[in-house]
Amino acid sequence: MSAPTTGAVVRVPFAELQALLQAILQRHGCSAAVAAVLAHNCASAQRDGAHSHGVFRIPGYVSTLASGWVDGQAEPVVSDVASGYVRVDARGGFAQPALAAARALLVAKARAAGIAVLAIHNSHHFAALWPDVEPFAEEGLVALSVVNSMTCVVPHGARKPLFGTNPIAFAAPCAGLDPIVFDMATSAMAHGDVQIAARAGQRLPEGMGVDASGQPTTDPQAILEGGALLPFGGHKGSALSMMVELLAAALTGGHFSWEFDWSGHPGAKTPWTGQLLIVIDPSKAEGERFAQRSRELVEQMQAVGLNRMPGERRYREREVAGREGVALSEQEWVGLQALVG
Ligand SMILES: NC(=O)C1=CN([C@@H]2O[C@H](COP(=O)(O)OP(=O)(O)OC[C@H]3O[C@@H](n4cnc5c(N)ncnc54)[C@H](OP(=O)(O)O)[C@@H]3O)[C@@H](O)[C@H]2O)C=CC1
Ligand SMILES: O=C(O)C1=NCCCC1
Repeated sequence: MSAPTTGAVVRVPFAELQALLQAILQRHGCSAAVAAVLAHNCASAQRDGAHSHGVFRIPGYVSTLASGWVDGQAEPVVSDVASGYVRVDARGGFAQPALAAARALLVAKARAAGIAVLAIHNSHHFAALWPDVEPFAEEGLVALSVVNSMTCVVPHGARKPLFGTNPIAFAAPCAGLDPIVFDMATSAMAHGDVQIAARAGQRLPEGMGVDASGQPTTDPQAILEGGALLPFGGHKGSALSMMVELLAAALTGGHFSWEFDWSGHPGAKTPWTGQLLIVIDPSKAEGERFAQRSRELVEQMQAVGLNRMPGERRYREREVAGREGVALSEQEWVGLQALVG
C-alpha cells in the first residue's frame, strides 16, 4: 500500500476521478458497463490510499486491453447451479463485472439459505479485493473472497516460484462502527508494492523476496527481473496461498496462477484466473447479535492496547478524501489526462 513518493499532490473530487477513469477505460476498449465498474473500483482504491491498486494500475489496464489479452466488452454468463451456489463465466473479461452481474442472486441465496457461494472463472482480477467484500458487510452480511494471480511466489521450502500473490479479503458488519475489513496478499508483499518501490528506487525490507539465483534480496528490481516473492509468515502464509489456488482456481474452473500463457500478448498484465466469494447471513444463527458481538470484539482488542484496526487507515483516508478530494501525485494526474486523449 505504498503512497506515491514523487511530485506535488493534486486533490480531485471522487466523481471527477471516476468519470476520467471511465473515459480512459472506454477509450481503450471497455464497454460502458465494464468501464463504469472498473472506474468505480479503481477510484475507490485511490480514494482510500490503496495505492498499489489505485490509478497506478491504469496504464496496466490500458496496455492489457491493447494487447488483446482481456475482453473489455465481455458479458458474463451467470448460472444458478444450486440453492447455495452461483457460477459465473466471465468470458475472458474482468472479474468485477462478473461479480456485479451475479450479486443480486448471490445475496438472495445467502439470505434464503444462510450461506451462498459465488464461483467466478475465466476472469481477470487486477485490483484490490476489499471492494468486492466490503459492500456485503454494509448490508449486514459476512463475506470472504479469494483470488489467485500469476506465478511470482516461491512456496515455503521450494526452490522456484509457483503461486500468485493470492489475496484473501474478509468483511463483517460491526454495530455502530464501519465494517471490519481486512484484505491481504498471502505473499510477504503485494507485487504492486514491489513495482512501486522499484520505480521509486527504494530498497525493500528483508524477507520479502529472492533474486534470480534464489538468494535473498532487498532489491525490488531483482525480484521483478527473474526473482520472486516469498509467502508471508513462512509455511503458514504458504499454506494459505495454496488454499487460495484451490478455492479460486480448482473450485471455480479457473486457471492456477501458472497455467496461463500470456507471452503472445506483450503488455498483458492481468492474471487470467478465478475468484471465489462466500457470503453468510449472520442473522440465521445469531439474529441481530452478530454485529453487536463484532463490536464487543473490537472493544476488547482496543482494551488490550490495539490502536489500529485493519481497514481503519482506509476509512480515515476516505474521510479526508470526502472533504478535500482524492489525492494523486501531479505526475499521475498528468499521465491520466494523456491517456484520455
Ligand atoms: N488482484 C490480485 O490478484 C491481488 C491484489 N492484491 C491487493 O493488494 C492490496 C495490498 O495487499 P497487502 O500489501 O498484503 O496489504 P497490506 O499489508 O497493506 O494490508 C493488509 C491488511 O492489514 C491491515 N493492516 C496493515 N497494517 C496494519 C497495522 N499496523 N495494524 C492493523 N492492521 C493493519 C490493512 O488495513 P488497511 O487497509 O486499513 O491498511 C489490510 O487490511 C490488497 O488490497 C490486495 O487485495 C494483492 C495481491 C494480488
Ligand atoms: O499486487 C499484486 O500482487 C497483484 N495485483 C493485481 C493482479 C496481479 C497481482
